[in-house]
Amino acid sequence: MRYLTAGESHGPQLTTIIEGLPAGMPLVVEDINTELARRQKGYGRGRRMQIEKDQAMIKSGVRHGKTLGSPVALVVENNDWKHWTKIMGVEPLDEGAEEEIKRKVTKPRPGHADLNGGIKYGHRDMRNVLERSSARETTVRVAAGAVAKKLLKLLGIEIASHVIEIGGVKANSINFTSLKELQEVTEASPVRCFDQEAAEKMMKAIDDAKDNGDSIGGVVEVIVEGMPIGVGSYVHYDRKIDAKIAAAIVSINAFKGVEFGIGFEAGRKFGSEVHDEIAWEAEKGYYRKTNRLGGLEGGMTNGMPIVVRGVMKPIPTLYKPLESVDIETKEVFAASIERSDSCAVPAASVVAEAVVAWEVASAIIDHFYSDRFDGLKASIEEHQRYAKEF
Ligand SMILES: Cc1cc2nc3c(=O)[nH]c(=O)nc-3n(C[C@H](O)[C@H](O)[C@H](O)COP(=O)(O)O)c2cc1C
Ligand SMILES: C=C(O[C@@H]1CC(C(=O)O)=C[C@@H](OP(=O)(O)O)[C@H]1O)C(=O)O
Repeated sequence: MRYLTAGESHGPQLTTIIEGLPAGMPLVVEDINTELARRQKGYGRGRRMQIEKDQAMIKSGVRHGKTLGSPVALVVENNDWKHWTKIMGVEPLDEGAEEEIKRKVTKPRPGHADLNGGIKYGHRDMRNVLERSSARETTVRVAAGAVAKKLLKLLGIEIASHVIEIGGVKANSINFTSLKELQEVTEASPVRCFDQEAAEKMMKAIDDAKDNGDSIGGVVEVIVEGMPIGVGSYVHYDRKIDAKIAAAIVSINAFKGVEFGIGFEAGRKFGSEVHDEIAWEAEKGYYRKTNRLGGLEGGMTNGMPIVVRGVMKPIPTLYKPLESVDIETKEVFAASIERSDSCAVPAASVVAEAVVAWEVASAIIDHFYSDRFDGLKASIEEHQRYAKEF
């Protein structure tokens, strides 16, 4: 499967085209809108989220509630567009109008894409960079992820995400008994954290950062349960599923690192404390007694839950000014801004869930017969039977 996205943050709409879905898979627009609404929630976001009410439109590839096997095009319109039609219009500007539109961006923000993107494409109005580097684009990545999530759900594979750290405040009691419980508790938490005590402290940390004109980041965790064994590859680097998931996490705006299972802790322990012992039972088939490696060995799934974490740096746009250089005057200035999020870690955990769902669903489509949805389901069930007896 593959997908592309298009759209500027303050342009008319965001678009994604998804290709490679099996035909005959049930899909309705509510499957996507539920996920879009989850991404919009979350403590610490700026005023833009009050303007937008993200709703997808399915423009192709679905008929009477089922996929056709042809590309699925999804569109999400930007409500904010109506305030930006002059600044973001596609028609050439009338003479003198450039002066009139006084929103030219010549002051690059440290930590954002402005300066590097400006130099790369020759954009001396760095609005041309920020419009596309904005995490507004994650709206349609979540839309594509929602389609992947629907596919996984229909195949008995569940995925959930939660926030485990914000601004140095760590969640302690993350002993959930099932993914369902984790989902229910985190959906009700404004910071998408399972540990209610930590959640209060996280909100306070966000408030404090905001009051100081600053921003904070954090760590999110995604868990996938029910994966068949052997999805991915040990044969070639570009089919390794851990590598694909890692790339997907780090492709999210402001994500700077990724770890699986016990993660970087593995480098501080003995092999006997890291590797998961193998066991077999007639009912379960093969399983691991522990899951310190997060469900992945040799670039493939091992049937245990996939556990992946990503770290998000603090938001770059700050009310508290950091020094930068105006590209027109070359003078040093202290950046000032109109609006920004002070923390987007809760929203980003929904994005992380979406991109992981996409990678896992893609790997399944690559691995099994996938022209028809019923054929895909049967092929996975047959594989599960085979792996149990192996
Ligand atoms: C959900 C979400 C919301 C974000 N909101 C903002 C924001 O309001 N202001 C900002 O400067 N950066 C925001 N970012 C981060 C920037 O998009 C990101 O730092 C920028 O694209 C530069 O890319 P890099 O940090 O990956 O190097 C957000 C990121 C995510 C995932
Ligand atoms: C629009 C979204 O996030 C935006 C991501 C973003 C950035 O620089 O990444 C900057 C802000 O945009 P604006 O300047 O329009 O307020 C955020 O609101 C969204 O998540 O849907």
